[in-house]
Amino acid sequence: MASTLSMLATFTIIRSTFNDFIPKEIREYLWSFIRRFSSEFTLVIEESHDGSSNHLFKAAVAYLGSHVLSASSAADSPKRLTVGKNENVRMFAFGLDRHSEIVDFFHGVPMKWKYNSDANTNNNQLTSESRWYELSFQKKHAEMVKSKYLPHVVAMARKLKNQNRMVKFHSIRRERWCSSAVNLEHPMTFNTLAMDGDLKKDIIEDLDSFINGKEYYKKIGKVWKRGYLLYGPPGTGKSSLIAAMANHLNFDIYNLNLSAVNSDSSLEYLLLHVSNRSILVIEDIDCTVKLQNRQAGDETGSYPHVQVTLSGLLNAIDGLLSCCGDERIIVFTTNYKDRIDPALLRAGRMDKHICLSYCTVSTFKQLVANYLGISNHDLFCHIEKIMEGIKVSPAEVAGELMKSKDPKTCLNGLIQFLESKASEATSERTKPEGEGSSNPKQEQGCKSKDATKTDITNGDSPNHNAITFLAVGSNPTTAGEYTVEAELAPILRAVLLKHGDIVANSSLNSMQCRSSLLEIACGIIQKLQAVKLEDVTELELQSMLTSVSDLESLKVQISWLHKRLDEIVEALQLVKQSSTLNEDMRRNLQEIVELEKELESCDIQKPEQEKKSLQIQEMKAVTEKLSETVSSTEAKLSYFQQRSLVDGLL
Ligand SMILES: Nc1ncnc2c1ncn2[C@@H]1O[C@H](COP(=O)(O)OP(=O)(O)OP(=O)(O)O)[C@@H](O)[C@H]1O
Repeated sequence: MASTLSMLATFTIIRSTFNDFIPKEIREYLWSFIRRFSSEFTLVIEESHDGSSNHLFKAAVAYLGSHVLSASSAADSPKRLTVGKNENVRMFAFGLDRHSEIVDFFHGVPMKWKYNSDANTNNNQLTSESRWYELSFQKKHAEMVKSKYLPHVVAMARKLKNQNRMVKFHSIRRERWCSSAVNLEHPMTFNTLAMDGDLKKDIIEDLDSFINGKEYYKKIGKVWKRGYLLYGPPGTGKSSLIAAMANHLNFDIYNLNLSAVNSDSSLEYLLLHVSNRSILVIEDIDCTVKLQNRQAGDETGSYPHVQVTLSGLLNAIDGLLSCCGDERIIVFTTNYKDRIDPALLRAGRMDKHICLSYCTVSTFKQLVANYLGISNHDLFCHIEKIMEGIKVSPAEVAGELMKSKDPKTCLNGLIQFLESKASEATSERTKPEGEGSSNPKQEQGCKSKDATKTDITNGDSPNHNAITFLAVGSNPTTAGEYTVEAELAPILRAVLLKHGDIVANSSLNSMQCRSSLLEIACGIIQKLQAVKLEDVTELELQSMLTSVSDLESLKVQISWLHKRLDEIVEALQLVKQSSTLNEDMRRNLQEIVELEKELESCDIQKPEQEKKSLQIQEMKAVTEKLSETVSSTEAKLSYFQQRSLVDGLL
């Protein structure tokens, strides 16, 4: 490679001397003469091609721009570069200056690029400028250039362009995307987002596998899109997570405020005008009445202006409309997951449900490291102790940590804040029933409903909103109090006794979060207890399976519940199968009767008679087989039809 470079350097010096002394016309004649005997081949890449702008020229600009600086130490490197920056990109853009050259090595093969431009004039007035690149290489590499090098230039240019572009934030005005999107200069990244380690890693891996999954999605025939539901109390980082996602992927954000959209057709228009490589965000999805949980009967009519319907949104998410784009992410956020219609939550629409909850010890430490730059302090122990007993959002902690640059002052301020929250919580608890929380929204964790903590241990009193349990896990370090709603208390007790402390190894550390996980599990069991096999819908089952998978991803030991849900799914399929089998059997029997009648009639010939009897025999054999399958299917089904769906689980 070094000898090739020095040859090229010598060549460049000779050529510039040659250029200085020989007139242009003679030079051109000599070059064309020399070229006839040369093994070099040149491709000309002009700025416009076939009357429109040349995609390859643009790719060359970006590709070479990223190479010129790094190649500038080479002997033959150009001595003049252009540089610039516009507001839509993050970094300076370098480029070759007019008539300069650069050599790029591709698999060891030198590819020589030269940039040219010519002014077009009319009556001595500059009218336009023609610009083009010349790409020269040995003739023998022509096929490789065509099939590998040029596609490589285009792919790299696309990658560089995506990395370098500013993330934009699009919002709605008069039911259309604003024509002037603003640059999203949100500093939140996955490094600064405080979140339990495993969950953060899991989200990043999920995003990366989505982004690298083009071929996979194509192979399985699925639209290249992914849905995330972010749920949890206010100030727990839902918007921050969206910003971190956008910065990680370099995707634009389209903030779809549904209350500013008056019809399904406007929604359709908006979705058709969302660009690829973008995140479509629908915040507070539960606040749109028509999208609320139909099963929970939430349609209170308190949002009369909202015109977007559930079916309009479902169609937008996974109907044909969703095929008009690629590499799209849809994010819903809510403070109240249980208010959302299950139809919106099923896998395929919302592929991943992410619970963002109150501060745990781990998130608190990350926030302190980010805000104060320390990883330990004498006051940590005290703070962690108070935090165990109260619900405090990362936003609240962050607010306290911003009050001073001195760690001790800040942490003392935080202690005061936490203590006042703890005493507020105590007085809330001792308030007479009915007065409730002053701010019910703040009381919500990743739970289905509000829960107020009580001091009862292992008790079960219907007069209290929630019950506290001692964990009965075998691992003594996990012993502590779990708090769940009173109506779930008997279920939780039964679960803990039968399966042990199923959250003992959970990746969430605080008792609050673990209680929330237990509450989700118990909520599912409660629903299963209340329904019969024939009443349970596939949608409900899918929503339960998604929640159970979420729990498993947080290392809750709940495979027994997952197995039961799988069995119920199978049983539901059997129900369908059994009705189809019965129908097939009925049709067969009817056909046999008709065939037998035809056989008895005297006006058919002998060969026809033989054919019909053979047919009847075959049909009888098939019907017999069908009848055996029906009996075994019904036997399997009767297990669930005669028992509760959670039989044997508790
Ligand atoms: N997990 C977190 N890591 C780091 N900072 C956080 C986190 N959660 C919240 N914050 C801080 O709190 C502020 C508010 O958080 P954010 O808006 O992301 O919460 P949210 O869950 O979207 O709230 P809401 O439900 O009210 O919209 C953020 O700007 C950020 O500074």
